[in-house]
Amino acid sequence: MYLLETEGLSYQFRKEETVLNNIQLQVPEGSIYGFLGPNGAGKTTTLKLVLGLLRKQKGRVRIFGKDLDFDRLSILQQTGSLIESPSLYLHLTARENLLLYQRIYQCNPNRISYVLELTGLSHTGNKRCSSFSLGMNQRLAIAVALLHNPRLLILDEPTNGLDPSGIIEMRELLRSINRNMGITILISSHLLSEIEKLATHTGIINNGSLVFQGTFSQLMQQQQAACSLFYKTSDNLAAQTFLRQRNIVVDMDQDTLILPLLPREEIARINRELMKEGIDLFQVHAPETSLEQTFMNLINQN
Ligand SMILES: Nc1ncnc2c1ncn2[C@@H]1O[C@H](COP(=O)(O)OP(=O)(O)OP(=O)(O)O)[C@@H](O)[C@H]1O
Repeated sequence: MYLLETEGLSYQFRKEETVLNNIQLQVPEGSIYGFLGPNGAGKTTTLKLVLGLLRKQKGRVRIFGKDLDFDRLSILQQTGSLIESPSLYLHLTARENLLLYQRIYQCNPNRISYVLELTGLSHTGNKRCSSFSLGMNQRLAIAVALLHNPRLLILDEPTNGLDPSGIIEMRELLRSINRNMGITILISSHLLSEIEKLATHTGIINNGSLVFQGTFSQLMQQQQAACSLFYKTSDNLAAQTFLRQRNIVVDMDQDTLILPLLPREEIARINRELMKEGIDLFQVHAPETSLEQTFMNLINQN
C-alpha cells in the first residue's frame, strides 16, 4: 500500500505555462522516498500541493488512504513538514520554540525533551536560535515537525546550504527517524549523491513530469535495458549484413557497430557465428553506466 499517492496532479501558475504535468507519486509506507529533480523542475510545487499549501487545480492526493480534499485536518495531524525555510523564532531558545508549537499542536509536553534529544539539541540550553548554526536550526525545524508524532515527514531540500558535516548529521538523523520510529519520509533534493545515500525509493521529476519512479536498482535496470553494445570487427559491413539477416538491429558509426544490449548467452552465440563466417572480432564493449549518467540521461531527455 502507498502511504502517499497522487493521481494526475497538474498545476499552472500562469495559463500559458504548465509547471506540473500529470504527476503520479507513489510513496510506499516505511520508505525514504527521494524526490529528485533539477532546480525549477516542480518539486516544491508538488510538495505544497500534497500538503494543501497551494490550491489544487487538477488531480487527486491521497495520504494514509484518505483524500486530501475531504480529510485534510486528520491527514495533517499525522504529517510533519518542512517546506522552504523553517518558521522559527530566532530570539527564543530551541526549547522555547518547541513549547510554542507544543501549545499550538496541543500535544504532550513530554514530547519536547524527546524531540530535543532525538535531534541532538538537548544541550543547547539557554542559547538563542539566532546563535545556532544553519545545521542546528534545520535540526530544530525537524524537531518541530516531529513534535506531534507524525507518521509521515515531508521535507523540501532540508540540506540546502548545509556544510558537509551538517549534511551527514541530517542524513543520519533522517535515517534513524525512519528506522527507529517507522516514519515514512518524502524528501526533495536536486542532488543525486545525497538521495542515493539516503533513500530507499526515488521519483525523478524534470520540467514538471515524473520521468522515473521506483528503487535505485530498478533505475539501473531500466538504464541497462536502454544500453548499447559496441563491436569492432575485421569486416563491419559483412557483420552488419549477417546480423540484420538474424533480425538484430545494427547501426554503424564510423568503424564501430552498435547493437542493443543483449543477454550474455546471446552475445556469446553471435560471437561464435561471426567467427564461423570468417569475421574476426577485435573488440566487444558494453560501457558501464553510472547512476549519475543515468540521472543526467533522464533529465536531458526532455
Ligand atoms: N509563485 C510562483 N509563481 C509563478 N511561478 C512559480 C511560482 N513558484 C514557482 N514557480 C515556477 O514553477 C516552476 C517550478 O518551481 P518549483 O519551485 O516547484 O521547482 P523546484 O523543483 O522546487 O526547484 P528548486 O529546487 O529551485 O526549488 C519553476 O519554473 C518556477 O519558476
